[in-house]
Amino acid sequence: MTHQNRPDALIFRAPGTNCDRELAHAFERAGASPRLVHLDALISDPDALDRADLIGFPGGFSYGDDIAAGRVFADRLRRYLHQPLVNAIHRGVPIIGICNGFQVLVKAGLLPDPDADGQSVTLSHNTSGRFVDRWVGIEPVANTRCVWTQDLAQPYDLPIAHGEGRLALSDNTLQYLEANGQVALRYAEDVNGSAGRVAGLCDPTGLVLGLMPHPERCCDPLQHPQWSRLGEAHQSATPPGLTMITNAVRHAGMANV
Ligand SMILES: NC(=O)CC[C@H](N)C(=O)O
Repeated sequence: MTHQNRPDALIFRAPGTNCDRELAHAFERAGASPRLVHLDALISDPDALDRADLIGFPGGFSYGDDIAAGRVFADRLRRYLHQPLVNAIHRGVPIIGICNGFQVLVKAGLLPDPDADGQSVTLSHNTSGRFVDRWVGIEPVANTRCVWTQDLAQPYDLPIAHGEGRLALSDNTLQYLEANGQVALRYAEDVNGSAGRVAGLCDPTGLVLGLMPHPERCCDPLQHPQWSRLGEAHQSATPPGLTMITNAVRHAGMANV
């Protein structure tokens, strides 16, 4: 914990990360104290992870999306930081991977199950073959264990911006994840060819969330492109991105009392 009892939110940076400051702003707004740390610095001092109350993997084009989006970052995590990250989850630390961060978490084998061996799902090129950048409808999933998406019972909108967001996995794995409450959110329509229209997955503890939409870009009512038409109710409601991040910050705060 940092001063003033604001949970410490550690945000990973790497070459090509570009949503780290927006995520820091969102954590700040939700009551945490963010710090941006370069992957290389954490590789030389993995103990820095032990001081984190929350961990974020932001969006971007890490290592230029070379080989595949998130692949180089994920391989470095798997090789140098796997155990400290698994220890953090066992300590009850909420972790979020947004867009490129989601690609990193699945390719590092931290989602859908950090305690399983290797990678069981992937995120690949959108079926359209094109980068998609727009706001989309999201359907809440009633039985999810996800700590981050609790209290989001009504459909809501979030922005997406990705070229490699198609979740690919076997039918058996999808059925298992659905039954086990690990599907955290679903697109209202097919936007990228993802199996089961899945937009986000969590681990069996519900602490680790990976999602292609960007909650950190939906923490103020004015960020919604239709804000002026949606009226007073929209402007006085807590935006869904802020709800997600606040849920995790509260969880981290309670775990530290
Ligand atoms: N916004 C992002 O994080 C983009 C992720 C990745 N570079 C992609 O295009 O799929």
